[in-house]
Amino acid sequence: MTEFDPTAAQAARERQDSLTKPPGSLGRLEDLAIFMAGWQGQARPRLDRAQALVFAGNHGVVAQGVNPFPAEVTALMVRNFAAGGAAINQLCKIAGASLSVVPLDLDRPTDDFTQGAAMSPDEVAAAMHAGADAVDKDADILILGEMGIGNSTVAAALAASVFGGRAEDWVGPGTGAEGEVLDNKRRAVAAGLARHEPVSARTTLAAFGGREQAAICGAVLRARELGLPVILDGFICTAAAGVLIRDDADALAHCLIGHESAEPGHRRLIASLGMQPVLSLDMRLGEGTGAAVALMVLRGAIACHDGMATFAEAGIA
Ligand SMILES: Cc1cc2ncn([C@H]3O[C@H](COP(=O)(O)O)[C@@H](O)[C@H]3O)c2cc1C
Ligand SMILES: O=C(O)c1cccnc1
Repeated sequence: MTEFDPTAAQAARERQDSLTKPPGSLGRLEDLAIFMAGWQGQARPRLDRAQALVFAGNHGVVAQGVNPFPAEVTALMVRNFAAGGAAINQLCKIAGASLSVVPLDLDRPTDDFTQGAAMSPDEVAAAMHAGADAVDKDADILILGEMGIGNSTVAAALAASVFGGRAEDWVGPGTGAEGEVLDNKRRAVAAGLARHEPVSARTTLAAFGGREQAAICGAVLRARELGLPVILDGFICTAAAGVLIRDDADALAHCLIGHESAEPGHRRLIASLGMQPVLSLDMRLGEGTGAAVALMVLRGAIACHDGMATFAEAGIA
């Protein structure tokens, strides 16, 4: 496991304080540059190679009537990603990230977690491996997103299981659930929580699913081994990665939360993790879109950190 390098971070802090601006005036852009320096182990961090990974999976819990859109949309959106027609395609293009989409057994949904375990231990391991193997070891930053109709229900169950609270604390509209569909969603999460009492990251993923959540965990763990900083997307992506907290309270130290989603559970989740999102734009899409917009902010932070003159260079006493 590669750890944060405090010497590189300190050197980056000193550089920030020497640049031609009042100390601290770039606010969290300064913190972002120092975060990157610490995780990359260099005072002048690079953002030459940005990788975006979108993992896709299908979910048996859709049988409980928890989502307004049909499950077929998962595969159709995977086609749309391949054709360049989704929001994440446009944002990756202008943020300078290469996008890979990893569909995970879309024609074999996980089992309905209200009736039993969503996945076997082998299925969890396979999906975690797929996530880890997709990570580009030469990347400077990794952006994570997901696609899976019904997975805002899965995310609510994962978050409730790991961080406590009732189903209704974590269930929200997702793609637009209201009325009966929203009631079904709350009932499904409550039933899942009553049925399963997992104690580790892997057993939590087995209990509730899904494959794209396990792949996100695998990618986050691989990134940590590589010392590669990660930008998580919204509620669903954060809930997936948050499962790792069950095994290690420090598991997300190399991760940023790209944005605070409009999905109401995300605020609670971010607070539970003691983290701060880069942005808050009322987005609620998933796919990695909030993380991709945050990458542009990160590029701004690194551009200033790298390109600004110091007071000495500018001849300002
Ligand atoms: C066309 C379309 C594109 C999407 N892109 C991301 N999601 C998002 O919505 C899904 C979760 O919401 P729920 O639990 O309500 O199904 C996930 O696939 C998430 O990535 C989409 C959803 C739709 C319909
Ligand atoms: O924040 C998210 O990840 C999210 C919210 C609603 C629907 N899909 C994704």
